Amino acid sequence: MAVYTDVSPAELEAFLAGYDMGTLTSFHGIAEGVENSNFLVQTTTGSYILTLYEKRVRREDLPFFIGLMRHLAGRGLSCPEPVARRSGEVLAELAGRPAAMVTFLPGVSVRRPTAEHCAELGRGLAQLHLAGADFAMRRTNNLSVSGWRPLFNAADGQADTVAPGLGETIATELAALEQSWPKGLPEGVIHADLFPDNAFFLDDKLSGIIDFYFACTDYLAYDVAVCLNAWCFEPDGAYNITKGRALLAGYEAVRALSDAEKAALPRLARGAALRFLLTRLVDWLNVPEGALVKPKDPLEYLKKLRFHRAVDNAQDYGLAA
Ligand SMILES: Nc1ncnc2c1ncn2[C@@H]1O[C@H](COP(=O)(O)OP(=O)(O)OP(=O)(O)O)[C@@H](O)[C@H]1O
Ligand SMILES: N[C@@H](CCO)C(=O)O
Repeated sequence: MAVYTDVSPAELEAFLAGYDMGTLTSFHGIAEGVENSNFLVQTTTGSYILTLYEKRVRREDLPFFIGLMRHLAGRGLSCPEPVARRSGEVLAELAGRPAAMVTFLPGVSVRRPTAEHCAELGRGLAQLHLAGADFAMRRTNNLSVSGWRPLFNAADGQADTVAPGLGETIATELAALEQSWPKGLPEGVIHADLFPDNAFFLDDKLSGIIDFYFACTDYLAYDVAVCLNAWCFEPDGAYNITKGRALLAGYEAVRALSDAEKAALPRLARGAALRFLLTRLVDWLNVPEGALVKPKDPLEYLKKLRFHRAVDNAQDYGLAA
């Protein structure tokens, strides 16, 4: 349940008086999501999402996230658009938290994506990359290769309590990727967490992309690798090459991958699998007492990592030769 901070109707009405968005008709907390507190707010002018930024989002990163959503929406990408207050500011404070209002996007996320959804997603991801090309701000990806060892250290030798031998597997993989992480690939704005719960569809067409709070500047092909991991595996752990082919063809219909990006894809996919394995492992080992949020399974990403270790050619993901 992602409402960590309560907001009273009176507080919200006073907050909304700073905007040109009519008067409050209803609001309620949104259960999905784990990072921030989100509310669906309805006013006489329409529907909006109010986000209160909780502690995992660093305050100094907020101008990047807000600026990026505004930039991408301005380039025609369907993503939440921050709404400015009468003062011109987008960030404000509510209930002791930094807060912003963004536009509501219609659509639903899909739990079991089909190849058609994967093709749509691939196109949308490439459009995001092109729309972000002239965004002036930068944000280092603190969850890329140099951030993985600190995460592993934070698991503090407890990996084997989750699965026997897991600590050794991660140590070996981490050392290998630190040695061989690709260099010099095309970079730009990446979403970095474009999982099925962050993409909306209407009539099986991609209608919106949300949750830009891991977005950063990194290799564009790394974002493709994150999506192959998140969209193209079946619940039993098998890679679905039909979905992979659809996602990659969708992406390349909008932005062609360079030879260097294609060659790097297996290694980027290993890195992406390790990144989610590590963050999930740390969360798994640190579930707060009484928490209502169910941690995500780290071992799902161990299986994916094993799959990628056996791949040495991007064609094995379904990339057109
Ligand atoms: N602009 C939007 N339009 C419509 N619904 C939205 C919008 N933004 C967020 N939501 C709803 O709120 C939920 C949580 O949003 P979001 O994923 O951004 O939260 P989070 O706490 O940052 O989550 P996560 O755990 O995925 O990092 C979404 O699943 C969606 O239902
Ligand atoms: N998408 C992440 C959760 C944080 O956004 C995961 O599945 O591990």
